[in-house]
Amino acid sequence: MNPPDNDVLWARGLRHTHDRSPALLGVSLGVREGEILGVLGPHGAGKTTLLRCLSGELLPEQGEVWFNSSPVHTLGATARERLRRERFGWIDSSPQLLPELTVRENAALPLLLCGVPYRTARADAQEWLDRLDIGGAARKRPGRLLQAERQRVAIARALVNRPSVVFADEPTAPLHRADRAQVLRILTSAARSHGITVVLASNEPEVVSLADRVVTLVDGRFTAGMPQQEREDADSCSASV
Ligand SMILES: Nc1ncnc2c1ncn2[C@@H]1O[C@H](COP(=O)(O)OP(=O)(O)OP(=O)(O)O)[C@@H](O)[C@H]1O
Repeated sequence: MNPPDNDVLWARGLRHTHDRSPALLGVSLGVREGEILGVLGPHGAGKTTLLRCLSGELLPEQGEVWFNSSPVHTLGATARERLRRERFGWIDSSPQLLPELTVRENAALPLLLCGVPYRTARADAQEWLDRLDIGGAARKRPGRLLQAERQRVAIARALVNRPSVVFADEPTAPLHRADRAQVLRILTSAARSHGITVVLASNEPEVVSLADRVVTLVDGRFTAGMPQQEREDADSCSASV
């Protein structure tokens, strides 16, 4: 079966174990272009493993991942790394910013790694920082910012090269309730206005409530919220392995 044309990401029959502990047990899904997909599930459900497989960071033991109708699971490590650098953005629960660089240099990093000239990268990074309301801190070092401000810089960095897909893994986990709502609004509205697809994983229903669609992962399998066709595909994949 080939991926549908309108799915930017498509996965079928993903299975993976970490140190003999099963993390994914036959997961299939499609993500439409520009969609914000919430992946909800308790701790240990396999959310991070799923996002790592979808982004090409981790090769699943079984199953297929396709991006824009091209296979990711058959690419070598270098090609997958390039795909992640050029087409994907990643936001973690704790913003991993480089302390020696300024906020603006941190936000510009994905562009610099893709060979964009320094001045252009700096200007683009400043634009995103301004959009995310953190432009005034551009010359500061990350250590001088609050956690919620650092997370906004991480969002700017994830969006600066206009990726096709942003993977956000518990992006609000370390934040206070008020900061959470604000960071989520910023992320989703920036993605929507630029047509960027987001896969947003969390164990909290309120975090994924801004998504267009929510799938629920429990013990490495999807449960409620999964379209019938995908559930049938997952079942047939699970049954066949
Ligand atoms: N690098 C690893 N080594 C060993 N086991 C791992 C590793 N990564 C994940 N696991 C295990 O795989 C299962 C799924 O983990 P995963 O991190 O994907 O779930 P999660 O839903 O993201 O959980 P959380 O919400 O706690 O981050 C868990 O049982 C976890 O302990």
